[in-house]
Amino acid sequence: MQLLKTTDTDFSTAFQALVNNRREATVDVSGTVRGILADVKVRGDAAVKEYTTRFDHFSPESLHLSADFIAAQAAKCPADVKAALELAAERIGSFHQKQLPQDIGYTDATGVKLGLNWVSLSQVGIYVPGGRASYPSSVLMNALPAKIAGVERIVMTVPMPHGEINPAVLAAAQVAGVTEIYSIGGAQAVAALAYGTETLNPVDKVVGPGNAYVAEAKRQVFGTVGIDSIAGPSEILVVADDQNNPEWIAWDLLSQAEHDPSAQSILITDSEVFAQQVITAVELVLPKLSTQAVASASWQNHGAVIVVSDLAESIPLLNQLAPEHVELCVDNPQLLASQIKCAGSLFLGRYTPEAIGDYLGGPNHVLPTSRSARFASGLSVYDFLKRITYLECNQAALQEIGKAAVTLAEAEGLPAHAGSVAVRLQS
Ligand SMILES: NC(=O)C1=CN([C@@H]2O[C@H](COP(=O)(O)OP(=O)(O)OC[C@H]3O[C@@H](n4cnc5c(N)ncnc54)[C@H](O)[C@@H]3O)[C@@H](O)[C@H]2O)C=CC1
Ligand SMILES: N[C@@H](Cc1c[nH]c[nH+]1)C(=O)O
Ligand SMILES: [Zn+2]
Repeated sequence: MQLLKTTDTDFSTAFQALVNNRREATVDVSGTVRGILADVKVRGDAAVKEYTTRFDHFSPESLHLSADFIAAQAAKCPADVKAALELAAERIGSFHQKQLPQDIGYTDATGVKLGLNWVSLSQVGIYVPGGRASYPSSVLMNALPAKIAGVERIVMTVPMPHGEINPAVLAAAQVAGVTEIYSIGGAQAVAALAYGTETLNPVDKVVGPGNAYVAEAKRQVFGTVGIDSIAGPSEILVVADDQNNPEWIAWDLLSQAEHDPSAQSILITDSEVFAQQVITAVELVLPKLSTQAVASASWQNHGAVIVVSDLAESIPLLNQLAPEHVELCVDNPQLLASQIKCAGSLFLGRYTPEAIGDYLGGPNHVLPTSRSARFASGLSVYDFLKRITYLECNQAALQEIGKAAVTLAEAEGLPAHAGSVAVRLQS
């Protein structure tokens, strides 16, 4: 963990190093991932099975989960977990339902009909992480927007370390209506979805969160398939004044640190005393966690506490870091929120711990990391839709606008373009 103060003379250099830290979290594994992708592309299932044995310590006969297996495992999900999944699905579903956009269509003054239609993707792959923890919540976050958009084929991949799966993951698949599931993780899962194998027909887009291997694999298959965003190791940035309980903030920072040793937790505060109180609280909370080893590694290597003179100073720093999650633990969070341009999702006020958004707030928890929130957004219904535009001219409308098209085609030196319009103007 680094303690930085904006009043320090070397602050700019130290802050820049913190910004660069995120890029390294994904770039490091690019060579390994390139090798796995190439191997799966050529050798299909045989390669996928070998990587599954190597990384997940599991050697299944078939990577496809049968309907009987899914039903038997899902039935083991405790009733209270199933009820919580159903509440989560309802809340996530209604937030995403509201995102469905309207088509555009009109006739302009020249008589040209023009418009834009939204159409759903036909087949998508959803990656559900499962290396260290298991993520039934990610099943809902991935699948519900796809369902709402109208995607016909949803293919889910999830690693099963040592051949085991949390029943809640398959119960969540049932709640979301996902039936085509493969026990594959990491870069080999992304490769199987993008290139296809003997048992898995390829999809058109791969979405979902995962560790650095998954995030890098998605980046490398982009172009062969679409992807949502780089949704890699989790990040949280908390902006807090000294009116907060330091222990609450410590739990918030550790809630993301416990995901991955590459996760990042940052506190920005205007009080040096409060900063020290939170650092102490983190050390007190850490031993209480079953995830202590991971959370501790993340906090030690990627954690930071930044002391500013005024919380307004946090905005340019935050926009440069472009973190996945931002908590604004202040009295008037809207004031700061209105100035934030680069973040995956915002959690406003002292009573909105980020973990509420992880499970059932409603907005999606699949969010851009590694500073990709500068140009990307969290998963939504829009990720499962495309736009197709159209034009329809009648003879009179073409007469009205066609001559200018001929002029522009000639200006570009493209005579066939000009001719295709001109022949219709003469008729
Ligand atoms: N940005 C977002 O929206 C979200 C991100 N996450 C992130 O998802 C991640 C989950 O990570 P995990 O628990 O690890 O599960 P995971 O499913 O992402 O990764 C497990 C897979 O990683 C691969 N792997 C592990 N070590 C490897 C190695 N040395 N070489 C090649 N491949 C290797 C294996 O194939 C294994 O199946 C965390 O980083 C978490 O922060 C989770 C939810 C949301
Ligand atoms: N916090 C995770 C999502 C999550 C799922 N379960 C717990 N947390 C993220 O990076 O978005
Ligand atoms: Zn989380």
